[in-house]
Amino acid sequence: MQTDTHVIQTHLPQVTDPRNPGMALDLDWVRAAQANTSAIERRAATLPGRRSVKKDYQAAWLCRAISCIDLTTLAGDDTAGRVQRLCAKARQPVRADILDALGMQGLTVGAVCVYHDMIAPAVDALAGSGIPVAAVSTGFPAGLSPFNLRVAEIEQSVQAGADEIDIVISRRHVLTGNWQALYDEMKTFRAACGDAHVKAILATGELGSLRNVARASLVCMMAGADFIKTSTGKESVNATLPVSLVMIRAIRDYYDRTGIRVGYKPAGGISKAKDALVYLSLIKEELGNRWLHPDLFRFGASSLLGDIERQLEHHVTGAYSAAYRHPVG
Ligand SMILES: O=C[C@H](O)COP(=O)(O)O
Repeated sequence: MQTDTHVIQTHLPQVTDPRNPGMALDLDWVRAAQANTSAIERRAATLPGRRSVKKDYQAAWLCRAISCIDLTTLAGDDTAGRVQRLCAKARQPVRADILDALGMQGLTVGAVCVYHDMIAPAVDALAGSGIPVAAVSTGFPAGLSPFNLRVAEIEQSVQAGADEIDIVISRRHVLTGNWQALYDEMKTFRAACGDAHVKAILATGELGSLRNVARASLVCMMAGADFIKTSTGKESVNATLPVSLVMIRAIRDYYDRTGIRVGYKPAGGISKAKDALVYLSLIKEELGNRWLHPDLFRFGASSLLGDIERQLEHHVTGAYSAAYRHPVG
């Protein structure tokens, strides 16, 4: 009897991914998830020196990075004017003469990311461009407002025209190992998004361990997240390479188990072109070229574009070569 009770209390029930409700998943997978911290850190340390992104084709890779940026403003003093300027930059992220020289006319960023109140000016300013508007909802960045208000915020953001919703998870569900609660929360957020894409922000800098990052990644994917995203940009530690490795491998494992491709969005503190290239290398090596497109990869960044533009200008005014046009897959 004692044993039965123990089994009932420790067994986590079966759940389903809303994208394939006929396929049973099991929250016990989450318990089994591991992350070997020292191996992950050793591997992450080798990444900046690797050469998967060939130097000769760097301009092409930098253009690919631009197409994957969620160009972001998330500040308390945001105004419609600031958002309009950001959207103009989203439409034409790099000076026209540089794009002409690179043969990259028509290049845009992946999306513009704003707070709920800035959705309307963003939708207006991006009309006809095909660039999606992403909104941070659910009491961003802490995610500690009442649950019904967080759900209502998603619904209002979708109604206001957001194409993508970046939700923040309740960190306490991860820190207390309450995977069922995290699954239920994420599934409710997923449903509230309707046709809008949903990115689950894990706030990895507040999850305590890489193992928790792996587990939270899995639960959010099981509950239907289209993307998993590292950070709000407001934690004291935001996107890092070790965390990225863990999340990317969780995405790969989930794809291997279910056939469902989930996207990845590192966010917060990525501001240098060379760092963007390291992230693209990591994706290429761990997930393959299919993930190097804006439907499966985004940078959440407010200042990365400026540095990439400077690097591209340097390429064009320096030793420009037709090799820069090489396709990146
Ligand atoms: O999701 C995006 C982040 O809030 C942007 O962070 P950042 O300002 O450090 O680039």
